[in-house]
Amino acid sequence: MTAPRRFAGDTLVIASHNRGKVREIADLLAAHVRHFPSAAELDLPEPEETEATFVGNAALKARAAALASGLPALADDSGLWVDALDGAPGIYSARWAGPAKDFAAAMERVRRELEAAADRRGDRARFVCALALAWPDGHVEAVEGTAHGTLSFPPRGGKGFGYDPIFIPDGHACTYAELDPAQKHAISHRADAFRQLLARCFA
Ligand SMILES: O=c1nc[nH]c2c1ncn2[C@H]1C[C@H](O)[C@@H](COP(=O)(O)OP(=O)(O)OP(=O)(O)O)O1
Ligand SMILES: [Mg+2]
Repeated sequence: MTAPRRFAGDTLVIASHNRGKVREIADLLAAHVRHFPSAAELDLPEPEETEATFVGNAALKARAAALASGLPALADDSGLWVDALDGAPGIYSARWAGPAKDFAAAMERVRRELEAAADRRGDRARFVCALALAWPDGHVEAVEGTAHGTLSFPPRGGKGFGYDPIFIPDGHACTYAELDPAQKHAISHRADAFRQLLARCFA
């Protein structure tokens, strides 16, 4: 096995068009990288997510941004994995919200499908976050983080983004959307993935 490649520069493109994610990634990177322009700021195209896994899609997005910008790029592919739905919406989490990014509708669809599933698996779910760091020569380092919890309806809380208002992380009584950013960073799937990436590529 070859050693992981280290990130050495001072500029890292955040290869995401999701403002909520870009905000969280910037928080988590701030102590480690000086400049982190986002794909939207650099006007980079948003590639189609054609892979079948979180890691595959993160690598695809990171590589596209690194090639287009000539700079190392970090992509995040993430989503909500519902046990009773065999992992849906999973890699389709953004697509369930449609082009209008209607997460109220997406959360309602989760509630409806969970009710229709009505087996004994209950309301267990997890958030998954794959992070991929790519260089302009095509090299990629990838990790995957997880946070386990339960789903709760109706949605609660106004912080965060996406499916945060229906996810109660294990050990807490409130949803992700009721936590301050620092509290979410202490336990989130994205923070878990960052711990792994930092140990692997920034140590
Ligand atoms: O911490 C989170 N809290 C709530 N919801 C979350 C979270 N993390 C991912 N999610 C959901 C919403 C997001 O839209 C989808 C990821 O889909 P995903 O394709 O990785 O991101 P995206 O299309 O929104 O932006 P982009 O691909 O440009 O990074 O999963
Ligand atoms: Mg996406």
